[in-house]
Amino acid sequence: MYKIVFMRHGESTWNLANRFTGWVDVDLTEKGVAEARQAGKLLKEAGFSFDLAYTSVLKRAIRTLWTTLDEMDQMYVPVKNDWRLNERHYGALQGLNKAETAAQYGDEQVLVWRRSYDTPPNPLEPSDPRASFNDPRYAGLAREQIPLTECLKDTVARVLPAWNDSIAPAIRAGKQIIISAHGNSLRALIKYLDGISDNDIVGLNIPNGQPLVYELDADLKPIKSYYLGDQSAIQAALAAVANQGKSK
Ligand SMILES: O=C(O)[C@@H](CO)OP(=O)(O)O
Repeated sequence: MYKIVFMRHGESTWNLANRFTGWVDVDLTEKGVAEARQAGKLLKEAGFSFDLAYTSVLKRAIRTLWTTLDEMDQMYVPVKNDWRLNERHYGALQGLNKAETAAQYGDEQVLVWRRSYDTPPNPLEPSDPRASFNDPRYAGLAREQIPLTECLKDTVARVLPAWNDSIAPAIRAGKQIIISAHGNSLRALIKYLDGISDNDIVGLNIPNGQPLVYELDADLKPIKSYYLGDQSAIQAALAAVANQGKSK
């Protein structure tokens, strides 16, 4: 049996401001840092010890990982930063307030943009300064690999190669792994691992900064999964994420 830990980053400044974030590189709030520390405490108490860590190239996930590993006194753990674990690109919605967008376009439309499998928000214009073409962290990528918007299906299409080429072989080699990533890049991975349908994925939300343990069989199929920590607080946090896209 293998075990892997997934974690969404702690609260970011744009989670607090309730703005669509995507590939915008915002930092953690103080609460987000505290969530990452608490995650480290829980993981330490549960006896976790890691050989390898994965994260995205966005600082909210990177700092969450550093803070969690620091709390565990495991900052020596090698870290692989992989752009394919980035948050789903939110296109032209990036920067807009979610509740205001729902007031303007309706809760249903915002739910489609946030959670549907295959409807992307409108793309950024290629000439938009928010496009990532000139960002040095993506310098090794072909232009067509750099999104201007994504639906979850697009995110699955880039996250799965990271799982298949890099993460899954490391698990099979016996590495104890933690992945610090984002709400929608983790939804993409969980959809694949748990075989969740395109319709049912709409109802899956991931709370900030809570370690999610997956136990996997020899074929890397999930045996069970569970969040560490206070289960009622986790349920409340899940409902809060779902409600962020409502006008009231
Ligand atoms: O804004 C974002 O990039 C994501 C994650 O914070 O939000 P949502 O939960 O609306 O997909």
